[in-house]
Amino acid sequence: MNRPIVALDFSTMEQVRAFLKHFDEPLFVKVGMELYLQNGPEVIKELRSMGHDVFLDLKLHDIPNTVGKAMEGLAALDVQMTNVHAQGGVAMMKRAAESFRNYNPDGLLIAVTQLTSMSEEVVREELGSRLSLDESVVHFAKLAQSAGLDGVVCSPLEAELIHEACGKEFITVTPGIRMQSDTQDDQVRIITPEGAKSAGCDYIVVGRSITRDRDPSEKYHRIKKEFESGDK
Ligand SMILES: O=C(O)c1cc(=O)[nH]c(=O)n1[C@@H]1O[C@H](COP(=O)(O)O)[C@@H](O)[C@H]1O
Repeated sequence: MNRPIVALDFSTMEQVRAFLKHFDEPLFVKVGMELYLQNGPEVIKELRSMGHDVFLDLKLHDIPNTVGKAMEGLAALDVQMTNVHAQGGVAMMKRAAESFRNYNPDGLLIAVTQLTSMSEEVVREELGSRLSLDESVVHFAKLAQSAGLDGVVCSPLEAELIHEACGKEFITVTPGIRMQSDTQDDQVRIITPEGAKSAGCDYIVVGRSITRDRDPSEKYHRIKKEFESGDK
């Protein structure tokens, strides 16, 4: 059973260190733009030296050559997982995969499909998609698979559809996790940890539900237990 991935959405390493003091076991943590862009690669080195596994979430999205070169630098950082935007297209994802695997053959490279903060209405009307949200998520998952990626980031609500379309080995990494008592914040497509497990999600990503709790370790273990108890 994969541990929940804890999103370290903080702006300083002091905040990260203070948060991690609540835990006495190595975690699988996610470093996103907020922390990485303000503190740089030292963040990854420090977290790795503390024994934590790292998902580096920078959602690269640019022309293939630029993403390929940028990925060479990221892959050398010894992270367990990183990502690109599937909307960058197959050529971009292939270049990213080539660079990533050269430096980090054991790591997981995944692609964001449609952000979990997006609704059907936004995807159709603002982004001008002729596909429904579900169809577009599956479409991007298939593109990512054809480019040789290991899986996708999606909402737990789409995990089953993706596994049907791409097979069980193709991993689903799912943010948008909330316990019944949590606030929804800016997430639109959400589900509980138990629901995520029942939907076949391989990894759940949890941020504010843990980081804003008065007892982050207790909340983390409650979420982990609930995820493990889902009926799949
Ligand atoms: O790539 C991601 O991790 C990601 C993709 C997505 O579609 N939705 C999404 O929420 N995320 C990230 O997952 C985390 C969710 O945080 P919380 O909403 O606080 O649990 C944030 O760090 C987001 O950047």
